[in-house]
Amino acid sequence: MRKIYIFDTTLRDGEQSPGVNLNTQEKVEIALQLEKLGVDRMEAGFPAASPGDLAGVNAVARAVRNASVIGLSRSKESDIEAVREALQGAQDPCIHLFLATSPIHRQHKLKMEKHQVLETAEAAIKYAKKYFSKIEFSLEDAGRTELDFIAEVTAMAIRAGASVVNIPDTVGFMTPYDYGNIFKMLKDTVPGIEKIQLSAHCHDDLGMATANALAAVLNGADQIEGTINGIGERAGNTSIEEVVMALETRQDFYQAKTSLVLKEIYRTSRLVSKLTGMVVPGNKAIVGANAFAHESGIHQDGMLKEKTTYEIISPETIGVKESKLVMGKHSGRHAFREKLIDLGYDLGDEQVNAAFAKFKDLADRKKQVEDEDIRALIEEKLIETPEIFALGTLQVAYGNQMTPTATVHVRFQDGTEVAESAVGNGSVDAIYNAIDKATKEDVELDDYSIKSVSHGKDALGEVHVVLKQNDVSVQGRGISTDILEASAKAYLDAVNRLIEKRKTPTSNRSNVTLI
Ligand SMILES: CC(=O)SCCNC(=O)CCNC(=O)[C@H](O)C(C)(C)COP(=O)(O)OP(=O)(O)OC[C@H]1O[C@@H](n2cnc3c(N)ncnc32)[C@H](O)[C@@H]1OP(=O)(O)O
Ligand SMILES: CC(C)C(=O)C(=O)O
Repeated sequence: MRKIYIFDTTLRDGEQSPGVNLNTQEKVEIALQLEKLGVDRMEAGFPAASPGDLAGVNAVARAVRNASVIGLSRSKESDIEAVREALQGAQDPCIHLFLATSPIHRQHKLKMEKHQVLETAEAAIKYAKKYFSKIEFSLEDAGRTELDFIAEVTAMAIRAGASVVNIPDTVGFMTPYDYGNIFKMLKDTVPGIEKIQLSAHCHDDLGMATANALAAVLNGADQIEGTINGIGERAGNTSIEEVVMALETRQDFYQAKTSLVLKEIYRTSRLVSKLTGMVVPGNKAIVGANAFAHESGIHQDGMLKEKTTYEIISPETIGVKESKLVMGKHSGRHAFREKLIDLGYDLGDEQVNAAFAKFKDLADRKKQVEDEDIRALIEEKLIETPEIFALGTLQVAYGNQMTPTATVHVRFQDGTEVAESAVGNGSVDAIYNAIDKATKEDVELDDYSIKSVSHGKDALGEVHVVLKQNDVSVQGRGISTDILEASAKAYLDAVNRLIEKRKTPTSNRSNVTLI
């Protein structure tokens, strides 16, 4: 199995993400985690960029013992001197020199002819050779460079003393086919190519950074450069976790392996996200919040029967505790029953079916149904209050310059329905006055409270009321994603309990005390 070296540039190219700025302490914290992750090489910054970056690279160089620490430099003596200063104290220092080679960059940016590019790069490598035994040379924008010029510059870099030659697809222009061919061509044609390592550095402008890096591996690349979570300039870089897990999962195909400590992947991703402020999208491969979450009933059923039906990587491999079955509108009975068992409910088939119907109803209204929602649904279901009055439709007219008015349709046990309207000193008061008219019960609202059962703006609201009639006091509870509906349901629930209690005055029915 061929070893692929991992060159992490989270602290350099990753830090080039717009809006990201890591201070020295943050760089060291990430560097130490990258060391635990087992990256072979880490680029800590661009020392010539600023005194702060030089200090950051130096702090990383002094802190890290088990990975080569690298500083980036233009092909310029003053930049090389900055890297020399920054890498003092490093266990295994390496300088990363670069110069653009593509016609676009030569003509418009560098204003250099081909021969000047060759001479400038050669002079820089030779200058750096005085201080560094390890030199990586990058042909910036190699992806848009003439193939024969890539070969010519690579041959020059080998002769001048580079130990790694990097072929960056700086603007993410390549397809896997084109990019793989560059590596194949270099391997087949450049004299002395076996003396150096070839490296791939891809950008994700067309969403192909991972695919291109893997094509490079298939065609002889020894090293992959990338960042954690794929952060970096513009659309970002190759995401290290994606390449590493692709190699690991499809060893049969790639016949190559890295020496990363896979169970540190998730922790590293979280740390980088926290310190850079770059949020990891939920659907991001490997480290996104949904990478091991299953929402649809058919998938959840498969997962419960055998995890490999829908998971090609087990979450524990990358340090995620476990897969998640997310309860939502696509979930099925198998997952729902499993969730109930997890939550400690041991229900018969009929109760499960009744609760499942309520759950589906809620799931239609709510993006994600949380454990607290399910608990609330089940407990509401278990408390058997006869529905003497049930809520039909509810309409409320509210404005801050008008008197709130509510129209409530109340259904009776025999299926008939009555509609009543009333005003009140608030929306809830108007609803309660309308319900009083419909039920003809003379009750007094003794207490009202509302709380959020779960999180987010579509959270379930749970309303508790206490109603009094003469010296009898009952509680009622209502749950809904709408607090006015929850209020109406709680009130009717209490009225139902009151009537039930009146019928059996000596009973100590659980419906009064269970809430
Ligand atoms: C593909 C990449 O990601 S490369 C890394 C990109 N990262 C960064 O640029 C971050 C750090 N950069 C910086 O802080 C600044 O750009 C500095 C300090 C390096 C240079 O700043 P300045 O001296 O003000 O120059 P400025 O950035 O405006 O222009 C770049 C100059 O470097 C030249 N240059 C660009 N690449 C190279 C190179 N590899 N070797 C030599 N010169 C180069 C440009 O042609 C330009 O030269 P000019 O002034 O003669 O036209
Ligand atoms: C410096 C080089 C490797 C680079 O970041 C790029 O070309 O994208």
